[in-house]
Amino acid sequence: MTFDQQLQQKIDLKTKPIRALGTLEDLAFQIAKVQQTLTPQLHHPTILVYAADHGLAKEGVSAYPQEVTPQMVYNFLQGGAAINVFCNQNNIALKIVDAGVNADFPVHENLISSKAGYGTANMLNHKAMTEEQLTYCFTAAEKHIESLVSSKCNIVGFGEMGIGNTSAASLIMSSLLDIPIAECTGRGTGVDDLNFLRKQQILQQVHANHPNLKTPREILQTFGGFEIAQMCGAMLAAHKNNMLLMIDGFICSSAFLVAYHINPAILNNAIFCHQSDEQGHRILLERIGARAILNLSLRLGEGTGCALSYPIIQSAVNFLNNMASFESANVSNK
Ligand SMILES: Cc1cc2ncn([C@H]3O[C@H](COP(=O)(O)O)[C@@H](O)[C@H]3O)c2cc1C
Ligand SMILES: O=C(O)c1cccnc1
Repeated sequence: MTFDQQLQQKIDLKTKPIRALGTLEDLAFQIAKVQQTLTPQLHHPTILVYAADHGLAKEGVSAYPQEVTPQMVYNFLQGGAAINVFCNQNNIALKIVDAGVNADFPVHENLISSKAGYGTANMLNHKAMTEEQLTYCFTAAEKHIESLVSSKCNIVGFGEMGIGNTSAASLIMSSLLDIPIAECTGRGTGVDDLNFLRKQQILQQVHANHPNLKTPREILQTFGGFEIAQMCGAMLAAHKNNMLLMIDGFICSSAFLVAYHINPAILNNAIFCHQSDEQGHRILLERIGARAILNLSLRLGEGTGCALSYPIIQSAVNFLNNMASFESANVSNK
């Protein structure tokens, strides 16, 4: 029997009708296959929240001002954000990464300083970042993952904070998947009808001002925020270390999309935690053949979808390891 057959048999012989644990069975199969063991384990779950500012925010593409990015970083460090609450609830370690916020922060045990700049350039007229900044993002992100590996973490979630970053995510998605901007653009933090129209027009303009982008790297350099670039680099590094990746909402998925175009095998390690209400996320997931665990109409980011779905991921591992089989429990199979 192949490993996959043994694993499927182990799942099928648990005391339940075939497929009765639905998505949990898929998760158990995926996790055991990544770890190449019939008894997978989750160690030191950690969420990295990448924060950065966006030059395009000056164009009024968000319902909130750019200052909210550093203010939310302080909130994360003080333990007051949604992601803090859900991580505490589920015993998930949380680290905040300053990937390029337009402010300086004091040293803090939960803050990783990884600044690629004080916000990206305004991509209406410039590439968001230089090649050097993109390279820095990838190199720095590898170090974040190395540090998690040395603390024996084998499952990492990604979250983000950056006013204006739904715009960056929409542009990346539209370019990589060749889908019109309008289908990839949502209301983000909740822009009203008039500003939603303006947001779409600005994004069309940005798109038109950067023709002939060829590689995923070039697309990331042109539209990406520093937080999106560092998430992308960290995802690639986490995959290289055979970790499980928890992917959050729309923005996190746009970083994943770039990583996937660089190395499609990363899909094997990725768990899509929730389907965001942000327009475009459903289509993005569909296009890569992914199904999210939760659909709670969230549109927050920060990694909240990862923190909320972690107990379900744990349940998948626990049923595989701890549930009785028909034989061990003396239950008739058929
Ligand atoms: C208080 C607050 C907390 C947040 N936490 C995450 N986001 C989310 O909203 C932002 C993206 O939406 P847009 O592209 O419309 O700016 C990101 O920072 C994202 O993480 C927040 C936004 C706000 C206002
Ligand atoms: O899905 C997301 O990641 C998202 C949606 C809206 C605002 N911030 C994040």
